[in-house]
Amino acid sequence: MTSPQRHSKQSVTVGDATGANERVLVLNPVSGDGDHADRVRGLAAEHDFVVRETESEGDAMAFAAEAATEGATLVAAAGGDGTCNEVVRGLVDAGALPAVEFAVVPAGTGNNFATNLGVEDVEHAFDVIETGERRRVDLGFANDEPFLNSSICGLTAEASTDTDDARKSELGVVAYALETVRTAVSYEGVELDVAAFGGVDGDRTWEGSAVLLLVGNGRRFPVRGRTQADVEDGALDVTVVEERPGSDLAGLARTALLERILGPDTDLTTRLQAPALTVRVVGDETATFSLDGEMHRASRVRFRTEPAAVRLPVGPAYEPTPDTD
Ligand SMILES: Nc1ncnc2c1ncn2[C@@H]1O[C@H](COP(=O)(O)OP(=O)(O)OP(=O)(O)O)[C@@H](O)[C@H]1O
Repeated sequence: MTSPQRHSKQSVTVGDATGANERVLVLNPVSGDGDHADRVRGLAAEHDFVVRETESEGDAMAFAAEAATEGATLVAAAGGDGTCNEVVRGLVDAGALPAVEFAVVPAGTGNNFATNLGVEDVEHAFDVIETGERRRVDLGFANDEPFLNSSICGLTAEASTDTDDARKSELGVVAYALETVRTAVSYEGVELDVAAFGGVDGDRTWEGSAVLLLVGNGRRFPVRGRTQADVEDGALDVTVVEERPGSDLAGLARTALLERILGPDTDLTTRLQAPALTVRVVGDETATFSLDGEMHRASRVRFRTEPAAVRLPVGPAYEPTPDTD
């Protein structure tokens, strides 16, 4: 799997930078619609965070690793899912996850992971940091690259790749939906071999042409009205939506979108739950796999979950056992 380039840049430091810097906040000032930066700086200062601001890809990862190495006990990510992913990646690289707490300040376009943790907005995030319950949640890995929320291969990954940045900040999540419909017209599916190991139903395999493969850690397709998965069960939720041979692609895409929104199982949908799986793209081809929304190309991905790897504060809407509702 090819990773984003890693490089370090000068940061802007705000607040009291003397002493141990126990609380460090990594701020992506341009994520989402970019109007959060001043609010986050102000709240971070009130809550005793040293702020490090990213300038480009890789900064959040480097800042998080540095903060952990220098003795931080709490590292927060203010940005979208991509920024959260980079911060956690930095903590993994520094071997710091067992000791360092991670927190999410939602300031992105989709904020999927924050939503799944019950964190509503920037202000709420700081309340949650001060008073929220602490949980230990699972972390997903794809070829040893971590992901908090999900990895997607197929239709929506291709659509996200194609979603233009300007359009994304103008329209937010609507841009993804529009792009998905547009991509769907020409999308031909991807031939996959999937093998899941150690699940409750034993080892299982699936092979065929997939419109969509979703490997969820924090997130799954809505089943009973919520997208939050059980993030403490040590298992990945896998959904494969099969291409129906010979059928109209635009119709298939609509089916996939509807399933994504409504969550009904059809004969085209296979669900698996397992702590580990391998996904091979048939015929030595590569495909796009998103990791928390960031794109990678790979021909074979080994997925696994590391149970209880991340300690973080959660909001009241977080559900430790969503499957028993
Ligand atoms: N100062 C900066 N200027 C431009 N891009 C930046 C800067 N800092 C970080 N980035 C880029 O921002 C991206 C991460 O954005 P992030 O995913 O957090 O927000 P988003 O895409 O708006 O929201 P979401 O992921 O929730 O849809 C990374 O690709 C990173 O390289």
